[in-house]
Amino acid sequence: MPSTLLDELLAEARPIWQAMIAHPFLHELATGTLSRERFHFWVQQDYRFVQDGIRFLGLLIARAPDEELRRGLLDAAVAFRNELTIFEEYARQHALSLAVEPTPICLGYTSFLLATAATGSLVEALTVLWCAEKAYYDAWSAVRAQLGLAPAYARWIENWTSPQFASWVDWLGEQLAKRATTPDRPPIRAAFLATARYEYLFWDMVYTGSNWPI
Ligand SMILES: Cc1ncc(CN)c(N)n1
Repeated sequence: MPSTLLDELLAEARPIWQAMIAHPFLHELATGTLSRERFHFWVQQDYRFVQDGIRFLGLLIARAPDEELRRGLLDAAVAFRNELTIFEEYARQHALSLAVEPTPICLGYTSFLLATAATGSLVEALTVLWCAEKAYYDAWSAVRAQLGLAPAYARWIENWTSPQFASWVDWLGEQLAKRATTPDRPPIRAAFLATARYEYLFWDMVYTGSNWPI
């Protein structure tokens, strides 16, 4: 599979990617105008997302056929664990409960992750992971370009824009590109587009407060 796979995936999803990075949630966060209520909703829901993300990684580690991939995925699990710690420390400081139910969109996204890890091909699952992490790298890099390491959000900005995180995302993309075959391409494209849409929807959900109507 030529290394253009990743570029092609990003090119096909460009409108979604641009809408995601320009989303009012991220724009207001980067300009210091985001309400605390919206930010706290993101903290609560992303915490739920990352909890299930660890289960997703556990399934993927079990399926990885070689040591190189297993170790790289294990690094991701440690990074996700660290994300939980950042949320927990913030929640403690702000007396914010993290014991919330996932919204329909959060539940839809995490169910999609777990279903892909359990029943999709390995490269589909790697696609979903690469898309989600690349989306966070790009979204938080755009925030950092405007805001720097502003104290209110420094730990998150640092976490998802660090050179280590950037090289891990690149490594994951290389793993995907080298393992994907030509027949894998259609399901990979579908997995990438669905994940990019969920990434957009997640920001939109925390901005609009979208939740179960009953
Ligand atoms: C929705 C979402 N996507 C990605 C990440 C980065 N692990 C996250 N914390 N949340």
